[in-house]
Amino acid sequence: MAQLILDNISKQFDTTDRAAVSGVSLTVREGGFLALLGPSGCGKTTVLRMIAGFEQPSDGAILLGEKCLADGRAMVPPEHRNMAMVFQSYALWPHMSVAENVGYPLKVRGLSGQARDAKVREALASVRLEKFADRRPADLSGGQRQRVALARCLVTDPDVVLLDEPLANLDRHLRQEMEETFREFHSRSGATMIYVTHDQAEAMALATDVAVMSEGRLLQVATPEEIYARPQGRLVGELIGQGAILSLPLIGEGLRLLDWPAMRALLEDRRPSTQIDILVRPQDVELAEGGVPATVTSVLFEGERYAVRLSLLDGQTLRAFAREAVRVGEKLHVVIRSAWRL
Ligand SMILES: Nc1ncnc2c1ncn2[C@@H]1O[C@H](COP(=O)(O)OP(=O)(O)OP(=O)(O)O)[C@@H](O)[C@H]1O
Repeated sequence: MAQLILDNISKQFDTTDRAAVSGVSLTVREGGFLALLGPSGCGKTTVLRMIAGFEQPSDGAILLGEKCLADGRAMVPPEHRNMAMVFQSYALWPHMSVAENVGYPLKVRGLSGQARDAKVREALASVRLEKFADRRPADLSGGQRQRVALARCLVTDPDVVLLDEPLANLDRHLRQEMEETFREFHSRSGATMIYVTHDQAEAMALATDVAVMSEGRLLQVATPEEIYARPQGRLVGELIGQGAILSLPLIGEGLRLLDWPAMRALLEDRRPSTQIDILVRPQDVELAEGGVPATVTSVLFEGERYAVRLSLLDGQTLRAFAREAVRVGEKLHVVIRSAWRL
């Protein structure tokens, strides 16, 4: 195994004006788990398909260690890359049993008999499906089908596992359970994994690194903790966490992490000036005396708390959590304990 390197790759389809992917460079460390995160149409799947070998980059190169998998001139076909891909749709063969589905890639590679059976059993055990070996996919739940798809990719010992929104078809409860399965799968297999999703919570929960894309470009790559604490720019700020973004006057090139005295000074500064974007997360907004005035514009009961939307005097929106119920139209005060300049 080796690190997977995307060196300035771009993809321009003949049928569109704008490139689907523009100059993406990143290195996925060996055994790493990278989430490729971004809104619909930002080019995530195209990047994944270029790594798998289903699309050729128009420009740039893809390397696995020293080996060049593709560049603008040549490419190694998908079947010679030792990679496996798991799709949202599972892509299982309905007429085959679970064990036959899982064993199929081995059959294609000419492995048979006990050696094949042993590998299939091991792969099924790793996703806790030993007892389901003789069932057909139609007789399994969505989560179990996705586990079969995982076992089928594990069986060939791939260097790289590519996952394209594999949990998109599952309900919330099952998604959480499957996240656990993916984490286990990653630590057992030791494979490098690349996981495409538009769900930031899923990306954060699973990956060792998160790469955020927008309109074909890579905006930031960092660990989940780093990207949450220090998002770079408005687009990443909007995607990560449930924060509100305030436009406030620029006062010097100072700190990026702002406390309440700094925020208060910005909120009360009425001088015309260049505006900067400041990310404020709901958990950092306190409904408290001594803050700046705000009006409640919506309240949503979430069980353990109320999610509140507030309007500041200048009309900008904030989000907050409240333990006690508040009313729409109520006037109160807010203190912003911490904020991040994007
Ligand atoms: N084969 C193709 N031919 C032409 N354009 C394409 C092709 N595949 C993708 N595109 C375009 O490239 C852009 C990126 O698409 P891509 O599927 O990579 O985005 P995505 O981020 O994975 O989106 P989603 O989350 O909706 O799957 C889109 O504008 C899409 O319409």
